[in-house]
Amino acid sequence: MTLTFYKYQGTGNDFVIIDNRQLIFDKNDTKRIKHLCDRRFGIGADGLILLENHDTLDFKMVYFNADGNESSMCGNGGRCIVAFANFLGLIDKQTSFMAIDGEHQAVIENGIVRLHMQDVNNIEKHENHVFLNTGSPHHVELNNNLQELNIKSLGSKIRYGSPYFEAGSNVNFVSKLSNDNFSVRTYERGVEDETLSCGTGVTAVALAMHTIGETTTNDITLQTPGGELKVSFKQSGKGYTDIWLQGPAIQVFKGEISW
Ligand SMILES: N[C@@H](CCC[C@H](N)C(=O)O)C(=O)O
Repeated sequence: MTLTFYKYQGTGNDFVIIDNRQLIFDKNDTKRIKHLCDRRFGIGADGLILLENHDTLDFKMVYFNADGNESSMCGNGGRCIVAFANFLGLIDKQTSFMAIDGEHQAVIENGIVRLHMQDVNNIEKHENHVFLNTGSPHHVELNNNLQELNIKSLGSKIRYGSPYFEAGSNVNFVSKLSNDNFSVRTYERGVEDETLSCGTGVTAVALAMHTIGETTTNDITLQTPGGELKVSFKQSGKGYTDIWLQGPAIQVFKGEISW
């Protein structure tokens, strides 16, 4: 059997994307998903995404981490699947689609995708970090020595440590460049390593920096090792609404897998 796949990247966060509207792909085959994401024995990616039909919206996104397990929301993956839906001719410039955390709106123009994220109401401020869920759980901590950090080692200690343990959290290290510009490196749960960028991660960083007073603006630029993303939002009481994540989403190649 052969299966056509597409490879996409959004600021270096890369994904295998499969058109599963005919339900040809076995979602329970964790071993196969892990194998396809393997950078030496498979195609190589931070995650795998299925595009499926939805009853009332344009399509449904099903996201798996590179470890083969279905996971919570992926912001960069969400932007990439919008570019894929546009490539397939399923959508024009605007779309509404379903993901694991609910309905998302998005706009695509000249390869740039703006993705509407869910409202965030619960932000935990701790002594040295902030914890919040932007569709996926994120631990955010400031560090002025970003370039020197061993993200895999430090991130893994936090991800598996108290209070996260096995369920885990993604971990973001942040350095302030100016009031509206921050540099971010992220350790991703389910990849269990640093990725070049994380969409829900930079969203969490923008909201966390606003919450702790490190920025006064609601339109923030985030520098990741894979490129630049923008996050805008409105403050509403102790939470945030009208949250948008913006950046490039690019098709890298198309291929066929046989098994
Ligand atoms: N790369 C993602 C986040 C994907 C989910 C994450 N690894 C988790 O399991 O929480 C993004 O761009 O948001």
